[in-house]
Amino acid sequence: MDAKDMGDDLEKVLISEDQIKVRNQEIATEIDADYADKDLLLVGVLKGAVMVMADLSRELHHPCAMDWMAVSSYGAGTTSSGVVRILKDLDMDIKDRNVLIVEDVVDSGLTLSWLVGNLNSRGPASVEIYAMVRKPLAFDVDLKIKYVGFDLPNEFIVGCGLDYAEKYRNLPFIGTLAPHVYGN
Ligand SMILES: O=P(O)(O)OC[C@H]1O[C@H](OP(=O)(O)OP(=O)(O)O)[C@H](O)[C@@H]1O
Ligand code: HPA
Ligand SMILES: [Mg+2]
Repeated sequence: MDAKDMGDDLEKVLISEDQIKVRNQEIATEIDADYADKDLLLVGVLKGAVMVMADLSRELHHPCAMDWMAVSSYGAGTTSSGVVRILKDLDMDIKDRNVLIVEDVVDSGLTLSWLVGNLNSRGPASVEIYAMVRKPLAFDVDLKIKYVGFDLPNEFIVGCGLDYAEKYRNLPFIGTLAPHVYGN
């Protein structure tokens, strides 16, 4: 899927496919250096992180293992409540492993705050975060994000794993949707 398949549903492209590729290469270089003498386990948060995991991991030269978690934030409305339920747990034991959580977006930061606490309770050697996109609210929570792809303003985005009503994850860029898509 690409911009030409979107008719007038696309409002604007914020980050192009090329920009995403270059940024992933830059961050992969940092990760390769930081984990040069360590084992590395990438933990992707389903479903948003699927594309980011595929893109980032293929830019790494360091061998790494991958595992997946699915979590659900629930509460009133569309914002994360910070109360998180595990829908699918990791297959692997992360005790003494160096874990790098891979996420598409940190918005309120509540999902990741909970996840970092949960993974830290399992006795890993380290837990760090790569987020493709960070939004401004993430600064309001006590969350250290070691690798950030892009800082974007507080508007709803789709593409590269990010969905609206489960659609648009397969756009190769990050963009915004026209108001009519939301029924406005
Ligand atoms: O920082 P927060 O406000 O907690 O929001 C970020 C989380 O919300 C989205 O996932 P979602 O639960 O919508 O599921 P998905 O990955 O399957 O789209 C996104 O992929 C992050 O995991
Ligand atoms: O901007 C967003 N887009 C898609 N999913 C999201 N989950 C939190 N923020 C977003
Ligand atoms: Mg997600």
